[in-house]
Amino acid sequence: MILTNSYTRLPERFFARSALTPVAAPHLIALNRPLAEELGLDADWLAGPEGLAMLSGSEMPEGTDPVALAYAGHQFGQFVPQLGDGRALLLGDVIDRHGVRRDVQLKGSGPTPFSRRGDGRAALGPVLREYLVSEAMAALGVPTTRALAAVTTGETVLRMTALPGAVLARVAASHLRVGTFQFLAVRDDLDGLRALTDYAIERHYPEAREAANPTLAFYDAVVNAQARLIARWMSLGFIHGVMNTDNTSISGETIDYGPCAFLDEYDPGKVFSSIDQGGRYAYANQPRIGMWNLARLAETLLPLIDEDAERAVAAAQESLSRFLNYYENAHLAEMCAKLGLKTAEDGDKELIEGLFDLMAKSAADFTLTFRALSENPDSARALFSAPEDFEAWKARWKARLAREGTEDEARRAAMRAVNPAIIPRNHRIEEVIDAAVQREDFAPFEAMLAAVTTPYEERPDYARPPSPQERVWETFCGT
Ligand SMILES: Nc1ncnc2c1ncn2[C@@H]1O[C@H](COP(=O)(O)OP(=O)(O)OP(=O)(O)O)[C@@H](O)[C@H]1O
Ligand SMILES: [Mg+2]
Repeated sequence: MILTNSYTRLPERFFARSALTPVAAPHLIALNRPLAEELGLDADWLAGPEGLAMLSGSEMPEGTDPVALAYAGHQFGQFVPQLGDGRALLLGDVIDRHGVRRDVQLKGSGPTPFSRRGDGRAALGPVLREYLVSEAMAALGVPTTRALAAVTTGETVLRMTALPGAVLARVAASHLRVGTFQFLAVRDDLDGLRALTDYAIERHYPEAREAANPTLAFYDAVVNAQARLIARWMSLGFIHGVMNTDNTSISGETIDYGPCAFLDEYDPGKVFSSIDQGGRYAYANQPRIGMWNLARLAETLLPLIDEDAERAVAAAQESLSRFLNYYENAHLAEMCAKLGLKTAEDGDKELIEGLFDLMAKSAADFTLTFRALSENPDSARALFSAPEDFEAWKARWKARLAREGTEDEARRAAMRAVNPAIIPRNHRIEEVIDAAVQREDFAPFEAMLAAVTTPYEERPDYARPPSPQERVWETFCGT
């Protein structure tokens, strides 16, 4: 099996070739056969010895030309001019069954020229977390990188303690990040930026080529894609946790499931990540941070937007100012659908905010609230600390529903199709990781994967929020 690598057509300063680091005893713990099929890859080959050698980063099939990509990035607001794939290796790309080019990358496959002080490795826990959450997101219809396979290495990686090592094979629409553009901009590499922009347009937004100003049209398309992505996260209670510009993808996919988590009880200020001390990436801050990241992308594109600096800034600002519009429209549409409304009308925003206010006051479980409203609104009452306030809100909602006049059963079915019963709850992820790390027991991982990839089906065991003893307060990058 040979993967092509379209990045190697770009100037050499975008990437670095890197020696492979064979691992001691690779063992396949998960293979996503439906995804392999979608990509036109031979799943049986992937599961065999040559496949395993490739998936563990030990040995590549003849003709493969893997590279580590260069990028920079703002991490928690601080600019770092050189990051890059320090523990990832882009094996190459394939054209999938829909004619779309997709990247296949290993994460945790050993040091590269961009490793700085890191060991280039990943621990099993974060690999399982990324596998579960990215596949759950895909099943929930959220643009996301995918998990193709996970392999244990038979080696330990040293974090706080010695942990089993693993490698994730990840698939993405591309691995271009806002930070990829920043890497070139900070080096005043205008030719590089032009080549990169052309590549990104070609790959993700070909319609921008026809625009009067293709760079501006490209920028606007990224703004739109990110706004819609973040609206989707917000509608599910997803907290990315590390929305640095190097974790902001140009294609509009969710990338880097480091310290991510889903809300249990609704709290707009919620932060899980142990490294997010200031709450920069708290749940409710995500749209604002998305816009901030896109402003950083605009800065890199200015010289390509217009030779005249002032005109370039004005055009980019106008485009960026549309973010809020894109976001609010997408968010309103998502929330209306969650409440069983087919169209949005004046007053819906207040109706939605009214519900969130009550949820915040009661620390109501995000996922259960919407699922209960989809099934039997009376059962939602128990989630609220002031049932009479909920009843008052419900009366407003019912009056609004009556105006639309959809038949009740049809509306409930539509709501059940957008309000998941199952999200990958943090306490369950921790259980899965514990079983795998402590006992080499992967059965809980497999069971949870099956549950989170059929998120609209009732499964009380996975739907249940954590008890006070089970609650997980913090997630760790745990690189
Ligand atoms: N163990 C490690 N060894 C070397 N470099 C690392 C390691 N962990 C993280 N890095 C590097 O630190 C930077 C920031 O890491 P971050 O956690 O955002 O990315 P990541 O999780 O490794 O990968 P991705 O964004 O591709 O999902 C990246 O340049 C990354 O390659
Ligand atoms: Mg990252």
